[in-house]
Amino acid sequence: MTIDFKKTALDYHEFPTPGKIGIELSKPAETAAHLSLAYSPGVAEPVREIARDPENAYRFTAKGNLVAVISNGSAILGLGNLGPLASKPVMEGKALLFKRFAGINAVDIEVTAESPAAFIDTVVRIADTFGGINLEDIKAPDCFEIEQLLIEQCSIPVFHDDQHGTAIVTAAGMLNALEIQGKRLEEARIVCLGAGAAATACMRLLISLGARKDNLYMIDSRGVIHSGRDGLNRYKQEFVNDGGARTLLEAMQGADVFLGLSGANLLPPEALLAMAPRPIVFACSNPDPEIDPELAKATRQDLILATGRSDYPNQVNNVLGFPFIFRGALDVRARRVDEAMKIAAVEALRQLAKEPAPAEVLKAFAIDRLQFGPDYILPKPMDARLLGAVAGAVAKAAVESGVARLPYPAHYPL
Ligand SMILES: NC(=O)C1=CN([C@@H]2O[C@H](COP(=O)(O)OP(=O)(O)OC[C@H]3O[C@@H](n4cnc5c(N)ncnc54)[C@H](OP(=O)(O)O)[C@@H]3O)[C@@H](O)[C@H]2O)C=CC1
Ligand SMILES: CC(=O)C(=O)O
Ligand SMILES: [Mg+2]
Repeated sequence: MTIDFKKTALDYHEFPTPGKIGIELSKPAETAAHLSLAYSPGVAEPVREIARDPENAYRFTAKGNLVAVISNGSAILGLGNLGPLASKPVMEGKALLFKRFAGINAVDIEVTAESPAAFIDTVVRIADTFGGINLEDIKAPDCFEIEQLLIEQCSIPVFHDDQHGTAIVTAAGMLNALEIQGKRLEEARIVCLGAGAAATACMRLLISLGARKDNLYMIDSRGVIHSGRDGLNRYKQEFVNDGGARTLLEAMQGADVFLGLSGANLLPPEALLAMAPRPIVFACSNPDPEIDPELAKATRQDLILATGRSDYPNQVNNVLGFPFIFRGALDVRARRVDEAMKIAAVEALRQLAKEPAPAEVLKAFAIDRLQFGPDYILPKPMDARLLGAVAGAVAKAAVESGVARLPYPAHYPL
């Protein structure tokens, strides 16, 4: 990162007002009459209505369009376990994206908790305030139990974005990239560097879409996950591969796909050279990918390359998922985000990439054309069609699978 960019990024966060989000009033509050409605005595009326029937909270408060972005800061992007407070810029950033792309009010909550149980207890106690909970940057394996127990104990959708948001966007991009490279998921040899929250969910979703488990090599900080290893937790045991490879370089021999969800600069060019013809490389670690994009492109000209960043083609990042998935889930008041909703989001993202990008996207990137191909496998986040396509598909799937508590919205497609 250049000194200039560092200063620009810090200035963006500091000026003119520290931070990236604020609160706006949605009702007039200018006169004594307004105050007597907004506060005492008028506020007593909705209080009584909600006490009588908690569903009325959706009618008389901001709950239905309010998401909590909650983290303990244990896996902030690829920067590591830097604690709750240091995660605040990322969580504010997620709140910004919720509002910018899907009109959802979101607040960040950074929890200092000594254990997963304490974290869960904290979240359960505040959950009813919100229409949904987006868990963020919580390290594996804690994240799996935390999410599962929160889903069971909360009556609103709880969604660990690094798992499912990432998996949905990765699957959509991967299926499109495979199509462009003339390969099939069912036959692809896939190497996943990283075996944490994002990697586990991505591999699970790719398997459910047709990837073969014996074609899949999962690698953590100790190498390929195989049955001879000690101390594998039950989540890693799911991905044991005894095909013989023990190192990244061995696993990459003839690989069709590399998916990086680990850390910066962990993929050497020689591993890229070992891959099959027309490989797919998703180096998704943030902020710095597993391989420098310029180096990857210089090493192999026949590859499709994606990163998690906005400043290169093919951004594979959960920003393409969570705003629109929550929009659809909130609008049908879904109890949870189920598998059918996730698959619907994958398909919607895939299809949108195959349609020509609209003028405002071309303008935002200062380019003439964006067409389905090696440098355009997924829509761009500022593509306004995402809201209609993804939220609509998610809402429809929720209604069809029975997790929706409201019918498909009359005002859809957005
Ligand atoms: N583009 C996107 O949309 C997203 C990208 N990500 C990126 O994925 C990465 C992981 O995030 P997340 O899953 O939430 O974090 P976790 O902490 O849950 O997982 C991190 C994983 O990376 C592995 N790892 C760390 N160092 C190495 C190494 N030297 N070699 C191999 N594996 C290594 C860890 O291994 P071990 O298990 O041995 O500790 C662990 O399995 C981050 O860089 C993050 O930015 C995450 C979500 C979305
Ligand atoms: C994008 C994201 O959520 C991450 O890198 O953690
Ligand atoms: Mg994250």
